[in-house]
Amino acid sequence: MPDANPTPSPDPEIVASWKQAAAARAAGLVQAGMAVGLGHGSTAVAIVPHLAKRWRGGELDGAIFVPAAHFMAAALRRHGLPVGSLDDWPALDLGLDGADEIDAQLDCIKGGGGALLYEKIVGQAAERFVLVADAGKLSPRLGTRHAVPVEVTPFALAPTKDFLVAIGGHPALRLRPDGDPMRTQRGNVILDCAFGPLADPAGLAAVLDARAGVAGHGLFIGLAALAIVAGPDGVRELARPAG
Ligand SMILES: O=C(CO)[C@H](O)[C@H](O)COP(=O)(O)O
Repeated sequence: MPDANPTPSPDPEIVASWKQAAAARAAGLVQAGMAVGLGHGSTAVAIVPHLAKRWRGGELDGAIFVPAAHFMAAALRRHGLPVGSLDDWPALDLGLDGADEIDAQLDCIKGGGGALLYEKIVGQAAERFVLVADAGKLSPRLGTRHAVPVEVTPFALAPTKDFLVAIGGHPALRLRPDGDPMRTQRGNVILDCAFGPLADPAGLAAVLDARAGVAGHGLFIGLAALAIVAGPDGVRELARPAG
């Protein structure tokens, strides 16, 4: 459930400038010869022009970029960057992606753009997975501001809805602007399931992982090693706490 007294959001232009600043810093993590996974969303896509500039300058020779979403693939191609697949690069050196909500452990909720399953596959394939975000994404507790997206095989939609209600969630089918259900790249549907602030995100992730019909969910637990976060204090690099 949303906060009773949410902090007012900063001006969208300011948030956009934070995303740009975080994206520019993230592009600096890429080195020549690396295989790099890239997720989805405005922040992840904002990394691409910075990569392209470095590529044109000869700093990234031999690098290859593996997108988690068609939209990212199109952005990479538009900027003349080489696009690969997990078939050919199953072990990535680095993964860069945005997030919807990030806690102090760098666990996060993702999937606002609907690419959660492929984003998690790319993130897990990366030796080092790095979140790139504006400071508005930081949260004392996951679930405070965002529902957990749950990707569901259409055959299982009705029983999965009942299951999510039974475990304390409030699922809502994600719709396209024309009112039809939004479909993921796998042809699945998404239930945005509000749970309120989560006492045990890892426990909830395990419950969702165990449920047949759930093709994926937006809780990314124990994956990120670093978060690059830009806000009023500039760009900060937050390492995952030990333990
Ligand atoms: O998980 C995602 C897409 O599925 C995005 O990373 C997340 O929604 C953040 O988006 P943005 O960078 O546009 O704020």
